Amino acid sequence: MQILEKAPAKINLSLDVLHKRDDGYHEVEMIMTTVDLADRLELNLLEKGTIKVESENRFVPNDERNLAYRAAKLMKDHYGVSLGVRIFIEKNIPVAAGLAGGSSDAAAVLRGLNKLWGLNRSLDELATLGAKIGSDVSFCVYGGTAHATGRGEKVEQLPAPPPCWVVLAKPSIGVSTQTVYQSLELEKAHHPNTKAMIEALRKEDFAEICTNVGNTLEGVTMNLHEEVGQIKEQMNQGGADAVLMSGSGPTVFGLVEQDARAQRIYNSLKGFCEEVYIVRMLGYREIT
Ligand SMILES: C[C@@](CO)(OP(=O)(O)O)[C@H](O)COP(=O)(O)OP(=O)(O)OC[C@H]1O[C@@H](n2ccc(N)nc2=O)[C@H](O)[C@@H]1O
Ligand SMILES: Nc1ncnc2c1ncn2[C@@H]1O[C@H](COP(=O)(O)OP(=O)(O)O)[C@@H](O)[C@H]1O
Repeated sequence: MQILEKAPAKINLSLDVLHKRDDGYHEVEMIMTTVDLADRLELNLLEKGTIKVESENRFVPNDERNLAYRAAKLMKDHYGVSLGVRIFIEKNIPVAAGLAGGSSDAAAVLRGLNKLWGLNRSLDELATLGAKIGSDVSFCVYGGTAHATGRGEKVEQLPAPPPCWVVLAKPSIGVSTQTVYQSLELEKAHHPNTKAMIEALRKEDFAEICTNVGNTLEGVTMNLHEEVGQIKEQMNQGGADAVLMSGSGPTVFGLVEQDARAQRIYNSLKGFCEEVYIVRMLGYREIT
């Protein structure tokens, strides 16, 4: 028996860091939405209890360090399952990019094994379980557009943003989320207006969404890697309606309403950056 799951990337339309918690994590408030750039996972049933993970991407570990492996192990232990699984990941989302590729793979494994192993658990239960793997996994279980709080694991659905192009550009550096959070100096940081972003989404007001994009972590990563600022500048010069770094970076996204302009920005970045994509927002939950 085989199950296929799609694991879309996310962008953070806004990301506010409120304070550092006693457990070492930061309390955050984020507006996240999925985009049409996705890994594809193939899950094959193994009668013996083994878990195997394969991917052809040299930056992705093929062992128990893979977040997809960790998701399968967690499901197996938590529900006492004796069956196993062989997971193949077709990796299309850039790695360590601020696009939650690993978290989305883990979430796809939770959803896929729920079917493959006949567990019949609710998405809410899978999302709660997923938080044990990483802060972004709960959001990735549902996809769509959401307001995420706590360390990111408390997820409330929001209306989808109005359709537009999303140009993604990742400079050829990987960024460690932990290093970025550790380097943040909260007293000097910029804080986006999350309330205004939620209001803009409710009103389906594209211009207001663009005005209110913001990310507390952007300044930190930009100080560590000047390429982030350079890409931002290029997207702004190309006339993107909004430009922001996603998550802890280093991927920068541009929201663009006009087709021709989006294509022009994409073409201009192609010469400058190895990994550039032009995608649509998914916005609504594909998973129910
Ligand atoms: C920054 C964000 C924004 O969406 O995404 P990415 O850039 O990773 O895509 C997330 O907060 C990342 O979530 P995720 O990648 O799941 O992080 P985790 O594995 O839970 O944590 C990695 C490390 O980041 C720090 N961390 C993470 C989340 C949080 N709210 N506070 C933190 O301080 C901790 O040091 C932790 O050890
Ligand atoms: N399935 C996976 N896909 C991508 N990266 C993974 C995966 N499993 C483990 N990793 C590790 O997790 C780290 C962060 O990956 P990723 O989720 O792509 O980035 P981000 O947290 O910035 O969105 C990478 O350094 C990678 O080695």
